[in-house]
Amino acid sequence: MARVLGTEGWRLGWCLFLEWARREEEQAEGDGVVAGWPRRREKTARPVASLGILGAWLQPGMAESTEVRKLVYLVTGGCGFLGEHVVRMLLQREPRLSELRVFDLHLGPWLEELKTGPVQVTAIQGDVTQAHEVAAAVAGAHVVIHAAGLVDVFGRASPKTIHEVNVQGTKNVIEACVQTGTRFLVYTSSMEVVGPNIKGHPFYRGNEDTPYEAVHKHPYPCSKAQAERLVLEANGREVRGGLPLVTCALRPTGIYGEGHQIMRDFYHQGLRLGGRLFRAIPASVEHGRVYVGNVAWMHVLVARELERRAALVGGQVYFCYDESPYKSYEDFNMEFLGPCGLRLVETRLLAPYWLLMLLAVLNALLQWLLRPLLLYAPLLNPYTLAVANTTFTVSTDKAQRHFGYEPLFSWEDSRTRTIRWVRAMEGSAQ
Ligand SMILES: NC(=O)c1ccc[n+]([C@@H]2O[C@H](COP(=O)([O-])OP(=O)(O)OC[C@H]3O[C@@H](n4cnc5c(N)ncnc54)[C@H](O)[C@@H]3O)[C@@H](O)[C@H]2O)c1
Ligand SMILES: CC(C)CCC[C@@H](C)[C@H]1CC[C@H]2[C@@H]3[C@H](O)C=C4C[C@@H](O)CC[C@]4(C)[C@H]3CC[C@]12C
Repeated sequence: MARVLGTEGWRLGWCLFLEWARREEEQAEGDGVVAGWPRRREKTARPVASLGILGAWLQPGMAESTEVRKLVYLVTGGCGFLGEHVVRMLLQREPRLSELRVFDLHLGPWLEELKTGPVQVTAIQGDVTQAHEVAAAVAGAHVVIHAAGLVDVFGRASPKTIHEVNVQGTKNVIEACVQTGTRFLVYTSSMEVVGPNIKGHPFYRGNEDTPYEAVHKHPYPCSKAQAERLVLEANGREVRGGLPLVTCALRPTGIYGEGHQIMRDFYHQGLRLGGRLFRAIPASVEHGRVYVGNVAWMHVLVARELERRAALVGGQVYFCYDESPYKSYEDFNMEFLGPCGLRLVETRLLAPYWLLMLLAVLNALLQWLLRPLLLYAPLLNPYTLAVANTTFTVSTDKAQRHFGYEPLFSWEDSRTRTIRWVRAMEGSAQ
């Protein structure tokens, strides 16, 4: 804080803060809520005051004292690909954290190693479709980062299940915030809320205000669009204690980085094919990608700023972006798979688009026919082909303008980290 305010400013700020915290406590007596931050129920005999605006000035690394660790965060889907990065990023970069609740259907064993640090890490095995489980996890949390979701564009889950997890699960999270007095909710949405649309219209370096005909048929983008709308409409709702809920939605493009399952699949497929992958999508089709560490960082940053900049950030959507280059899906993957020994073979003559579409339709037909017997869910289907084959890239600075987001990892860092992870995978082609 001293770095920000200077010595005199620090004293003045601290006095103002103490007085402000005292008033907030008085005001909140009896309703279980302290100035927007619900009071922690456990451990503390007296109510814990929010660090509020002053707290938001604290810098990473300044929080060795437990004095400043007051906040409880909940990350739903905290054991998923993105969720794990959000969890680790919060522990590294949110100095005000006292407890981090990690809520997921399947808990990862890696959570154990996090339990020895200064922040209490609470693993909660639960299901977002179960309202009572969500409410129990949310109660007493100051901030919820809702990243749990069923990411399925391959037909593995039924449309009903996708809807239950992504839409009903999000409703449960919102209602839990309202009922328990949690004021700050960040939702992990998706670029798919916008597009690519079923007409294959390109979205070329667009931003949050770029007009685009968003038409969805597939259950996954439909569910993400509905859930995002619910989250944004909930902004301003009164939560328990009488204060307004502040929400926002982040829309990552295709996320890549350590732990990315589809990258793993492509890598292993390449190994099976003798170190080769065959180009299916023209190099001219640009597909937006963003490094997982930067997506996690944007979540941490916006969560931190939701209170301070509630009027500006509340109810807003932000694309997740960084310095990753604009390339086709396959050329981009080769940035990592190439240095790990795979090569992309040009097959324009071997696999024209009509043939790919035929294969994709055949795959969909086979999936339908085999469903009573087994689950056949290859990467290629008419939907994934359409997504991969339609230019969709973003170019925006909205997150930078609204809450000071700058990518934490440069493209070189992101690339190096991802390559290191691919190389570490069993059976590296190197
Ligand atoms: N991967 C991407 O490229 C991408 C891009 C844009 C947005 N997103 C969004 O980011 C979020 C995280 O995606 P991801 O790629 O990390 O996926 P993921 O599947 O790795 O993670 C999702 C997590 O949610 C959990 N989960 C699923 N159903 C649940 C339920 N009923 N209750 C509790 N937890 C449940 C899963 O166990 C998993 O750990 C999702 O909301 C997704 O829509 C992902
Ligand atoms: C034509 C084939 C050879 C290649 C198939 C690639 C395909 C599996 C990839 C291409 C684009 C990928 C999607 C894209 O990166 C963005 C998202 C949004 C996110 O919310 C969920 C994941 C998803 C749909 C990616 C899934 C895999 C896709 C379709």
